[in-house]
Amino acid sequence: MSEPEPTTAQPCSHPLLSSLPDASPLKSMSRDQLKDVASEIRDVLCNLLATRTAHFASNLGVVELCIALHCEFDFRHDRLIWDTGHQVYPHKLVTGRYHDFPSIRTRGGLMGYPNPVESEYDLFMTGHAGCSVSTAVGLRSGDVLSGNADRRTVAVIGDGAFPSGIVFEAMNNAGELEDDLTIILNDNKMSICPRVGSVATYLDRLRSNPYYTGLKHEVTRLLDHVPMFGDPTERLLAQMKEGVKAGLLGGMLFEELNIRYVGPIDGHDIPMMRKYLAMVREMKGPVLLHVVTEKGHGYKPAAEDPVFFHTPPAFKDDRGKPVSTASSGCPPFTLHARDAIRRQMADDKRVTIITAAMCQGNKLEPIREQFPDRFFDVGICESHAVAFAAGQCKNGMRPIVDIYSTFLQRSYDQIFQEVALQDLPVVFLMDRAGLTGPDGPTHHGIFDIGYLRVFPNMVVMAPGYAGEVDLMLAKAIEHDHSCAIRYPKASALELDRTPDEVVIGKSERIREGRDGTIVAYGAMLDQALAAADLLADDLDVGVINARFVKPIDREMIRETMSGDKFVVTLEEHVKMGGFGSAFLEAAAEERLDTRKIHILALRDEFIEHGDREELLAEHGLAAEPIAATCREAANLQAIPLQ
Ligand SMILES: Cc1ncc(C[n+]2csc(CCOP(=O)(O)OP(=O)(O)O)c2C)c(N)n1
Ligand SMILES: CC(=O)[C@@H](O)[C@H](O)COP(=O)(O)O
Ligand SMILES: [Mg+2]
Repeated sequence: MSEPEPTTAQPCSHPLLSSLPDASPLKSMSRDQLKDVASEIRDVLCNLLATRTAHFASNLGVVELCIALHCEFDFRHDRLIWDTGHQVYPHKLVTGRYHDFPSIRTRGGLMGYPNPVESEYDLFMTGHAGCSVSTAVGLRSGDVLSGNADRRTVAVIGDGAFPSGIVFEAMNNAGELEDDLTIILNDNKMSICPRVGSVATYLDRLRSNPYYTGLKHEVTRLLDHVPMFGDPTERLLAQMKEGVKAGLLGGMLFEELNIRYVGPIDGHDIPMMRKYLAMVREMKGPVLLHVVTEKGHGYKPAAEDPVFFHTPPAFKDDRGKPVSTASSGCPPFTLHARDAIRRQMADDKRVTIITAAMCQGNKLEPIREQFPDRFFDVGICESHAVAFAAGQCKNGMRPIVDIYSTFLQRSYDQIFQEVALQDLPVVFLMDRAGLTGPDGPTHHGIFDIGYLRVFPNMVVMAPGYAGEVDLMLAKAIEHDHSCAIRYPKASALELDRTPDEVVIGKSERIREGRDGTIVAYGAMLDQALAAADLLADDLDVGVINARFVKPIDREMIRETMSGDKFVVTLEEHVKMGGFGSAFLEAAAEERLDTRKIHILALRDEFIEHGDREELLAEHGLAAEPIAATCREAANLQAIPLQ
């Protein structure tokens, strides 16, 4: 495959893609035309990356697979689920969304994941890994029950997502139901980082089997001459034959689960894939087709460094060398957290770090190098990560589960039973807690306060600025119960002050104020201070860095609500179950006048993708709307409360 021309600001013309109203014309295109479609798709992807950060290498890798699938099926009628959904760009480009494609991952534009609102070709809005096989098994079952058995069902799942526990739950069920189903395992040897675990090793073994290396035909031909029936020696030979054959054919794991295994095949050879897809389409019962692809295929820098090019910052192709055009600001919370983890691990041999395949996103690579024995990447297996941490705790270790807020949802029952109920001191570092921007509703981490603060003994906190991150993690490690620390995908505010000592359940006053107080939870401190500045000519507003939602600082609540002062609470979280809600509950229990409390939080809706600042402003969580709420609150206070 030739490399696309260096990217330019204006997309080149794409005669084939731009003429596709939907995927059906692909079926009648020649081999050469389909190859040209593949080149056009890669060109569009490269042009996109010159303008913004987006999922790149995964999409480059599935171009041919996507084209072949749409040639052999009609997914307006048949069913197609792309697991996770981050590799869905080629699919969008051939299913009538080429002209809208430049809007992808911007406010009001196409979503970076499947979205049924956009197209009948998308069935579920997804972004979390692992559920494709389950939903496909369910779709098939529903089609059989509702008299639509002529529909075909296909799930495409990457080798990174494949070891998720739920995939095995789905295969367990599929093997028993025996409904027709095609599972395509897209094996590119990569998750975001190189894939890990023994399933990965198993897939490596399958890749090296004689079939893929071209010997299979010869060996199975020879084996076919061994007789199946006859005397005991012959029977023994026959049994051996089956064993040898299974070993040679590979896929025994799947075959034993009653899922036919086919492959591995080259996922960049469109004619061959069409042949295999046509074959598995007609097979009865569940079938797994093992497809080998290269992540980043067709763009050399991405194929050579698929980790960086998973979601690279916008770059311009300068003779093949990507040049980041990303702007630099204050370091993000993630980096402060990484440095804090490193310090804790250096000081205390009990501290371990556990990631569920997000080493790169959490910037943990240097920790992986420095502490290989205490670094655990368990793969995309969040439930296991949490239960595994609980197990380590029982032996006196102090595990830190470093995880995105939205992915921790996958482990809810393990947080309940294995951690909270046992009262074990697992530390959760919840990155991406808040609005994650262009990833959108599947990735916003806006429910964690609500889902964690309900557990007895759990401490739930959030740093408001950079200087606190280290202190909070140290406190969490020292504490004998489970602690969760949340922070968003954002630069950490740098304050010119020595943070107060971190005391569990105590807030920190940052600014005095006579008229009212803004109580900010976590990174909202930034906006709180900006709003107080905006108000300086009219109102003297104090600012408190709440630090803890559980236990919440009741003394602070009594103090801020004394006299006729108003209180505005801020959080990057939904209102229900969040910080303001906890404040209100405590104030009510303290018999305080709760009419003086104004809660600013995210609305009760799934929030679209867009720029984080833009989304915060829309939800009243930027300096201007916060200041406006304070003015309104002050005016209300002027009217005597009945
Ligand atoms: C439950 C969950 N955990 C983590 C992630 C983050 N994540 C997105 S893509 C990805 C790697 C997926 O690897 P694979 O399925 O092999 O797809 P590839 O990118 O290699 O095509 C990870 C870890 C996620 N989306 N969902
Ligand atoms: C698809 C997916 O879940 C990840 O690739 C995610 O988009 C990464 O998010 P960050 O870019 O915030 O690490
Ligand atoms: Mg992969």
